[in-house]
Amino acid sequence: MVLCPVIGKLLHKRVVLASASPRRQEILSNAGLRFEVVPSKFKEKLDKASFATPYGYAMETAKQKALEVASRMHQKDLRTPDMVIGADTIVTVGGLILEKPVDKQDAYRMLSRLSGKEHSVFTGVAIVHCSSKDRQLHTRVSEFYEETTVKFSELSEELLWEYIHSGEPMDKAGGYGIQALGGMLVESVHGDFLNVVGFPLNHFCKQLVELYYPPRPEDLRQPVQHDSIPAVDTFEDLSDVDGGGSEPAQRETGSCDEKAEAGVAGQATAEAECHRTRATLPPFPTRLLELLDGFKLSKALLTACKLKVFDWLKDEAPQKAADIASKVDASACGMERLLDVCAAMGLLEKTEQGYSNTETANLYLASDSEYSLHGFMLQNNDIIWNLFTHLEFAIREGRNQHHRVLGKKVDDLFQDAYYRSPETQLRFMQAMHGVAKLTARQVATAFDLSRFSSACDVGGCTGALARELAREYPGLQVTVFDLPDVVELAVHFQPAGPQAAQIHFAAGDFFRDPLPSAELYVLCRILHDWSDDKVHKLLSKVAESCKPGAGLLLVETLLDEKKREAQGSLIQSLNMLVQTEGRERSRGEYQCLLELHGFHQVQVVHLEGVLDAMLATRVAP
Ligand SMILES: Cc1cn([C@H]2C[C@H](O)[C@@H](COP(=O)(O)OP(=O)(O)OP(=O)(O)O)O2)c(=O)[nH]c1=O
Repeated sequence: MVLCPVIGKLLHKRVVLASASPRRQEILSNAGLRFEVVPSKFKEKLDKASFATPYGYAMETAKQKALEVASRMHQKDLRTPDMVIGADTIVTVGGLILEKPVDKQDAYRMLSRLSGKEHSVFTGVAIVHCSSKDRQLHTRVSEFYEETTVKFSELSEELLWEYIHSGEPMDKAGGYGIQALGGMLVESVHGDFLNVVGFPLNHFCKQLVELYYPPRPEDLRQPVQHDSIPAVDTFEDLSDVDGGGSEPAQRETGSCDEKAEAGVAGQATAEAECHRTRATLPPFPTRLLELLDGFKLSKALLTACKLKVFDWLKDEAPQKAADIASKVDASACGMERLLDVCAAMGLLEKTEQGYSNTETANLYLASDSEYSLHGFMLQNNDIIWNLFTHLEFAIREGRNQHHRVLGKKVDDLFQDAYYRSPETQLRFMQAMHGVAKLTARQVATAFDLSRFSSACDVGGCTGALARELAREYPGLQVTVFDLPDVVELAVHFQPAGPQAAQIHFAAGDFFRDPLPSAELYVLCRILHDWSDDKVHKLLSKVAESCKPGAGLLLVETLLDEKKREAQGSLIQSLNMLVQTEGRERSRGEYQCLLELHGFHQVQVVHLEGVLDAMLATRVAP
């Protein structure tokens, strides 16, 4: 539902949000605006001293962000966007402008400055209307700013550092996020809350009203109140007089209603007709078309990984498409299109000199990076992609599709499918290792596990989580329990280091063999692979191995109880259908399962990304 009809006017327009901020995207899509997201590459380095006011700086930065995107899209695309929205949020305290902290020390300096004081948050917004004539880009900019004052409580050193270590401050102006943990630091707020979060929605709507429904001449003769968004019926009145166009009114040249008043009766009738036609058109299905294109974007990313494009570009000077093409034995014309899509997705930078990796690509897509997801990408490209092509069968049959991909019966999911050859097994383990490394630290620190002296990571694969547990708890001995073939290869993933002495590998099948004894059992993304029967079997084995007081750390992605909201978890559950014998479950479902097997006092912590950690304690039977 679009509450603000002026937003409805933009439904047929190509609107672009020139921002990487997930908060801005959420605020605007919650308001019913349909838009594409193209993060701006404008470097936020304007000379602050040259601005008379902090909001002047924020508005200019917002404008430059939007103009950069407008001109990039105009050069690249055949279709120039109609409107580009840019925004910039800054915090000011004692005459200083605070932007995003560059590191933890910087965050510390910012937050200590804000402690116990009132400060201002300014968001500058630029709405750039674009048109193209004779291949030239024409822009008209409308800008505004909003100020909100926020008062912080006195912050103790301990609280400050705990907050900084949460990681939340790093991508936020002033080093805090009022909408999340940072809300705990705030004593009072005066003004628009969403302005602090990054986008002053209310002022934005008022601005659109001014642009699209300028006051009529007769209104100008009376005092006009523009400090409130007109109620819906007022909008309807207004839309009757603006000729129904979805272009913003051009004050310089006179708006449509002025022309109508000038007695151009025929034109008025034509415009009214045009208005009726437009009004009956359904909204342009931008989001739907984006969803449709989703698989093409995924495949472009996976193909670039498969061809090791990001390896060839890592730490190198920019290279031309033809150079990369010759290195990977590909056509220059095909490679150029692939690289352009990668650049549009924000994975590569494209300049006159050629293509180079973005930070994201260096960090996660190059195969030799510490936190590389290259193995996970290949697993998706070579295995999961093929399984998903049989999604229709998976839905009809209610089971995974390995038999269709492999052309034979699959009795044992791991032995017959994932580990059917040393090559597929290694790829699977590399995939799991990449994902586990990214999440292991959060899992290891989700709860205080210092009361346990031994842990068993059941199905712990390469030992990535065991390593983080050992690092976090130097007194903990961790056994990684997995299939013999896995244990054999796992040594290749274990770097030397002080934790090595705390980690042991034990080979066995967790459905058939006894589990190593431990005070804490860990099941990280294991239960979601299995049917309810097998989950019961495994949980009862774990319960039998536990003494009263022993712990069970369960890590899965939780569905919301009504299975409506957690899109990431819902898609994971579909993924489990296509790939495994299991499914994702809700917190309530896990709680029932755990209690049934004698585990109580269930605590849950949501981790960054889609995972959730649950810690439960075994009580005496
Ligand atoms: C103060 C505060 C800021 N913020 C965020 C809003 C902005 O995203 C960010 C300020 O940085 P910006 O430079 O305004 O925006 P950005 O870098 O996130 O995105 P882009 O430049 O691509 O548009 O801080 C919060 O999320 N919560 C808060 O409480």
